[in-house]
Amino acid sequence: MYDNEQSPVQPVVLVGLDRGNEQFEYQMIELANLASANHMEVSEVVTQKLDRPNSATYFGKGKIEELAEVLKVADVKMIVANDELSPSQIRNIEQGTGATVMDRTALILDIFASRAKTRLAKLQVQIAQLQYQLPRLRTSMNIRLDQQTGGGGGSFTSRGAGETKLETNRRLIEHQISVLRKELAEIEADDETRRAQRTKQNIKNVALIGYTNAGKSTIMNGLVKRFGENQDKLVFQADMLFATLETSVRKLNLPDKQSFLLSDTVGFVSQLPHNLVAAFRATLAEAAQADLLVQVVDYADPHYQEMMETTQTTLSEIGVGGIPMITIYNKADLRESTVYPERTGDILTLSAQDDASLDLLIATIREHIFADHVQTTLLIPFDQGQLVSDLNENATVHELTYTENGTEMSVTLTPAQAGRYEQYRLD
Ligand SMILES: Nc1nc2c(ncn2[C@@H]2O[C@H](COP(=O)(O)OP(=O)(O)OP(=O)(O)O)[C@@H](O)[C@H]2O)c(=O)[nH]1
Ligand SMILES: [Mg+2]
Repeated sequence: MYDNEQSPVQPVVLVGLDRGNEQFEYQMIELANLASANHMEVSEVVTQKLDRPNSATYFGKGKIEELAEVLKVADVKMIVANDELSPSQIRNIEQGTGATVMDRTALILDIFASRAKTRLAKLQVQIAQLQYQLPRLRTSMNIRLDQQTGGGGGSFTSRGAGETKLETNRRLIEHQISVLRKELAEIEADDETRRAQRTKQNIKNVALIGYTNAGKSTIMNGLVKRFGENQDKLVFQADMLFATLETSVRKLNLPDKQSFLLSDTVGFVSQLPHNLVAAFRATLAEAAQADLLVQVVDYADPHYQEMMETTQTTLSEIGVGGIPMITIYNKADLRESTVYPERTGDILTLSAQDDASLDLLIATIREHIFADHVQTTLLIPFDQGQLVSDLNENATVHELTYTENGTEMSVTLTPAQAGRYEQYRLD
């Protein structure tokens, strides 16, 4: 995992509680990946088997002393914890070790913040960050709110008589959250209008979903280059966690004039922070509007099964259910002796970088979303010439013959077209 931005690498010690959960080992690997995505280098990993976290110190007391020793020997000043910690747990570990503590939630928020490019993504991350800060404010903190986000600075400086600095800070943050939420609501309303327009067009929506870095954006770009209405409108793809933080929708026109909308969106990771899920609800919920989900899996990653479980959990957390799904075992080119492209029912093994693979994907998508299309033969009288040109432009015409009685056309129609042309059907 690498990142193009050149910034100093921070050495860290990872800590995690093993509560006998099957996914623990994978979560610690995931945590290490998240840390390296955030310019951190893992010096040591310290874990403890405990049924539940110590409410005051997360680890047991003896383990904190051991951790302090590990930090000292490795000369590391920062700890990254695998769980979301309470404010007092953070404070107590910091006091017990002399190092700074960042929990899993703060780490993910930091990565999202560094990746956010659009106004929408930036707003969503800022709201989640401020909400995370709110219960963690300390008396000693000097709050510096980002002037760009509005709400801070001059517009909010009043301080009630007797109000402590902590209360002032809390009010400042609450005020800023409400200002940001208002702006977010406006952008979301615009997006909702656009989505409603798309639905009205009666065109099918297909959404790429899955674990971060699985290859969703690469598949999107592969299909846009071949079938995109605008073939230059590519999305950002990169070997990094959370390369994509917004939803992009592209219209794909297939050679036989069928078309559909494809959307690419933010990837998943296990234990996505609640604040983040709430703030990104609109972006994540794009999948909820889809007619078909395409789950992209990094088949070259030894932990791909855990990643699929994470995807399932995240989908139910964001309320996406009951939508038909195709599963893609992607990056098959990186696996030894794996045959691709290959299809077994709704499971495809393929490589996003291979044309034959994209053909197989399109054929599979097509079967799903055009299943309600009607194959029929029409006889269009000669005095209805405009219907022939309408069909030539908007439907899939397989064969066209001129007969004594009119133009005979073998076609595939959408349900709406089938309704309109009912009276001309020969079968
Ligand atoms: N070899 C190989 N590399 C691939 C394939 N698909 C994607 N990649 C690479 O995997 C990395 C991640 O791809 P993206 O398309 O950005 O992944 P994503 O799922 O959109 O990731 P996020 O936006 O972070 O959630 C990039 O470096 C791609 O070039 C594949 O089939 N084969
Ligand atoms: Mg992406």
